[in-house]
Order: sequence, then structure tokens, then C-alpha cells
Amino acid sequence: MLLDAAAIAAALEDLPEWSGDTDAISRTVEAASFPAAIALVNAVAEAAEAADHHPDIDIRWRTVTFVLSTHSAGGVTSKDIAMAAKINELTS
Ligand SMILES: C[C@H](O)[C@H](O)[C@H]1CNC2=NC(N)=NC(=O)C2=N1
Repeated sequence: MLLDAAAIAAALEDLPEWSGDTDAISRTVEAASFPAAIALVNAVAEAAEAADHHPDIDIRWRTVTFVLSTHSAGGVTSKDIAMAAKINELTS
């Protein structure tokens, strides 16, 4: 179910590294090195496969941006909030 702007803002209070709107949420991570960035992307890929929910990922040297939306719903759902929390776990 699509989340409205208020629900997304409330969810992002617990995910301060993330920002966004009703279209998508995103977080940029600066890893220690390019191999560390790739290792993070691989860990996120494994979690995304397990959840069958996949972020858009942009890799620029050691800076990785994750963008989450639920394509089938056309916006942000609880699946995106759950995957954002999972990415935070994998980042820390
Ligand atoms: C059939 C399967 O559930 C879908 O194709 C999944 C796969 N991963 C997905 N990932 C994202 N971000 N949005 C989707 O709607 C989506 N759909």
C-alpha cells in the first residue's frame, strides 16, 4: 500500500540518513574505499534478493546511493522502509 507524505515523514524519523518524498526515498553512503563500496553493494544485493525488493544503486568510486521505491505500486511503501532499515544495518 502506498504511503502518503505524512507516513513517510514519520517513518524517516527513525531513519535519519534517508530522505525523500512520495516517489522514492534515498540514502548516500561514503564507504572507506571502492572495494568496501562494492562489498556493501553485494551485501545489499543479497538482502534485496532475499526480500524480492531491489533498490536502484548508483556507484561512484566509494560513494554509493541507494534509491528505494516500489515500482509495482508507483511510490513508497512499507517494503521500502523495511529495506532502508536493512541497508542501514548493513552499513553500520
Ligand atoms: C515479481 C516481483 O515481486 C517483482 O518484480 C518485484 C521485484 N523487485 C522489486 N523491487 C522494487 N523496488 N519494486 C518492485 O515493485 C519490485 N518488484
